[in-house]
Amino acid sequence: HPPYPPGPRAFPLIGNILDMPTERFVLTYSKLGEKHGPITWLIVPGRTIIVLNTYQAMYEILEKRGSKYMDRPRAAMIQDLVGMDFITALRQGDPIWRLHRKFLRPALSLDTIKRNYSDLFIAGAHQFLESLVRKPETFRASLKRSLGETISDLTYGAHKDDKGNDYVVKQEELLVYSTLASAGYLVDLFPLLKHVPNWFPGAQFKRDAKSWRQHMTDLRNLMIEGVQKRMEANEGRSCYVVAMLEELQKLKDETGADMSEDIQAVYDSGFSFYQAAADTTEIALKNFLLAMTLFPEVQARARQDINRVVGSRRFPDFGDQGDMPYIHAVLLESLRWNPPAPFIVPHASREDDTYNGYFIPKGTMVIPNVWQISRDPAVYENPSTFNPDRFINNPKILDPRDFIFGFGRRACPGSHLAYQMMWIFVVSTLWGFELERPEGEPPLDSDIDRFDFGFLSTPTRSDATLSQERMLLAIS
Ligand code: HEM
Repeated sequence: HPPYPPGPRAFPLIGNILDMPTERFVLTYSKLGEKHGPITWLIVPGRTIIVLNTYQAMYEILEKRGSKYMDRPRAAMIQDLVGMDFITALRQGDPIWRLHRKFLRPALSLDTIKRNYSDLFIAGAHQFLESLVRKPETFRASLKRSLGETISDLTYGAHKDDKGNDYVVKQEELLVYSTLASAGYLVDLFPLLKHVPNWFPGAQFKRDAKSWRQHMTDLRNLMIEGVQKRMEANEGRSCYVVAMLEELQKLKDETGADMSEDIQAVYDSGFSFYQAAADTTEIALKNFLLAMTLFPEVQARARQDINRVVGSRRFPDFGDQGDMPYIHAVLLESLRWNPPAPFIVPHASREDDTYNGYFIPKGTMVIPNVWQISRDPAVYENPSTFNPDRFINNPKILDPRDFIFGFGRRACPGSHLAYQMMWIFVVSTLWGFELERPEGEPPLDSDIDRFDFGFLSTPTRSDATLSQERMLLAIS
């Protein structure tokens, strides 16, 4: 077969393990790109990997040849041991995953979202404003709570049940576990380790996986029970899961077909929403908040746009959307400035392929470093500067939504939902508040000081740790 793509030298047995980052992932991927070009080849035990560093390579491989690259790499810890392989984002590209996508396409289309969920988004944004008035110092926890309730309401028609179970807190706990489980375990490299007994010394990963799996199973059951109860009592607002179940019931009544697989797919795709939507949207909004404090002139101009259209005697609403081009540019720039998922969710190839004369074998993990696109000066001038005007002055510039939401068959089905939800939170926040940095904060002049470059890259913070924030949420 043709040669493999260029890459760093691999050592016997361990391959390129030492070249793989354990933190600030995309900074290492970008360095590999500088040295080896748009496509870099790496081998670790049991796995071949390519890292992509240009939009063109990502588009040509993942978009144009989408059907060859629609699988996900296998990860023993999160998929097999914790059992999260039923979630849309982690499923292989199998017929059930296709069923998920078939349900998600119409349910998350721009039309459906505007028609069914605009009021919900506005209520979520107002809840955020109110908590900013009451407790501005816990704005991060308030943002998490308002977005979490909105996503939960949209999915299940409720964010708690009649026994006082708080869906947001429980989903947030699961997010912590899924983040831990995808952090990279030895068992991911050597899947045979999953057969080690739980009591074996050093098998803490198996005991953790067992307890995280239990939490997830309990939560799945809780969500299903809650929906069934609310449907029986005819309560709760209209939402994804109930709307889909009602449609399936209608189909069943008409045709008498067995719908059990479809029903399970509705529950499982619905369960994926919180996991896929909460942290990503929250980070995108935190990028916006940080940018407003670092670039006050942008903030002032955005507020002018809002004052011109909305004034101070009513709240902004979606009817104002077309009249505020600068706000649209601020949103695009917030998404570009720090893509929330800086190397999206890796894909895997399902057959052998050749690209630009290089051989990519079946089963190769594909890591698209979209952060690198956001920092490519040939695409975006002065890329670290937050400059919404770049989208106004140059209509041909690459829209960040074309890469931050991924590529091909796996591209994020929630991109419209994310944009609409962000839009109302951004406009409402600027309508109600002036955002300033507390005195004495470090200047945050460079990217490296601003963002943490994790799996999801979040603005860094000086005042408290993430776990404290989650605790805050739990008690708020
Ligand atoms: C700013 C917010 C968001 C960002 C940056 C984002 C980004 C992404 C990315 C990069 C992927 C992987 C794409 C790929 O593999 O090529 C993805 C997948 C996914 N996203 Fe989003 N997302 C966001 C919000 C949402 C929302 C609001 C939903 C609503 C339900 C959602 C649902 C999903 C689902 C279900 C998948 C899995 C798709 C699959 O594997 O087939 N996302 N998202």
